[in-house]
Amino acid sequence: MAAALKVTTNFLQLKKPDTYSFSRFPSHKSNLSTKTFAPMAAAALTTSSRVLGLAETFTRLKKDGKVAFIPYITAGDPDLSTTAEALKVLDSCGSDIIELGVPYSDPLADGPVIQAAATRSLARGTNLNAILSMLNEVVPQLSCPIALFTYYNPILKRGVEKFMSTIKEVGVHGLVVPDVPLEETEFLRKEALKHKLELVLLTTPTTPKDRMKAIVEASEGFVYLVSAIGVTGARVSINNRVEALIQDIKEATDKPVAVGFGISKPEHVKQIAGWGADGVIVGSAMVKLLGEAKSPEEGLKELENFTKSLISALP
Ligand SMILES: O=P(O)(O)OC[C@@H](O)[C@@H](O)c1c[nH]c2ccccc12
Repeated sequence: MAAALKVTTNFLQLKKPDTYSFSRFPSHKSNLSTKTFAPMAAAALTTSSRVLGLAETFTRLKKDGKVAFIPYITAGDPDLSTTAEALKVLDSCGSDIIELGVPYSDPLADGPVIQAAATRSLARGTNLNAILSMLNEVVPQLSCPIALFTYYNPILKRGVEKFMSTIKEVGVHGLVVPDVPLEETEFLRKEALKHKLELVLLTTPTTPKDRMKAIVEASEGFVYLVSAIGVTGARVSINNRVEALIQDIKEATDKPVAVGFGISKPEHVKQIAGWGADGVIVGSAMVKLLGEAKSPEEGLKELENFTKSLISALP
């Protein structure tokens, strides 16, 4: 996690040009290269049926004394059709926000489970256009917002402005970029705000307090508290220090705090909710079920059962 900690606190220097493959996704036979997506028919929705954004979701949950359940899955693993189904399963199980990862060739802050998922997905030819095409179809069927999760290079490759406008067009609400360099955070944040996207920033157990305050000040939607030193991956237990870290952040801001890294059991969910977190984020444990199942159908079934077991542990 040393590298990832740098990613979150000191931000690594940008990597070499991305080797991200843009081959067409087989089951989306559309001309994706310069495709612009028909803006969502959101205008036709009344405010009451409009999908809330990230911050709005937390406000609604807080009113009801609830904690947000936020799963992460890697797009295109085992394939994009299964990702589309998984988004619907996670939504119907009661997820409050879904983090959807764009697979990347150099996922610095990820542990073996998510790295393997990204490798499988890229090997199938998943690319950003195919993911966006899938989202363009699926987002209107969801009742919870999507936060797109990507490393910085895929954004640079497309151009920040184009990237932001395109993901907004398909109905994405939030963005998480764990390796955006410190000196470029402000620029990325401005572009996100311009497109009414909520750029979520991350703080870690080793982020100096003054730096944490700057991060929570700039973060939109919610503050992502990385609970553990090291890369993503299910842990046996959650560091007790997280309780104090949550309190430190809550002294610095009224913004909601969601905790991620290592969460993989109902007791973890209960513990973190009990420490005052506004949300819990679960990634690797979800990705493992989906990507390593004998069949997509089996993976989706296990994902549903696992998600229900975690959500039932929330207050
Ligand atoms: O996988 P875990 O340990 O449950 O942690 C959530 C994590 O997967 C998700 O939020 C995420 C995926 N890749 C990341 C890279 C950095 C920070 C966070 C992430």
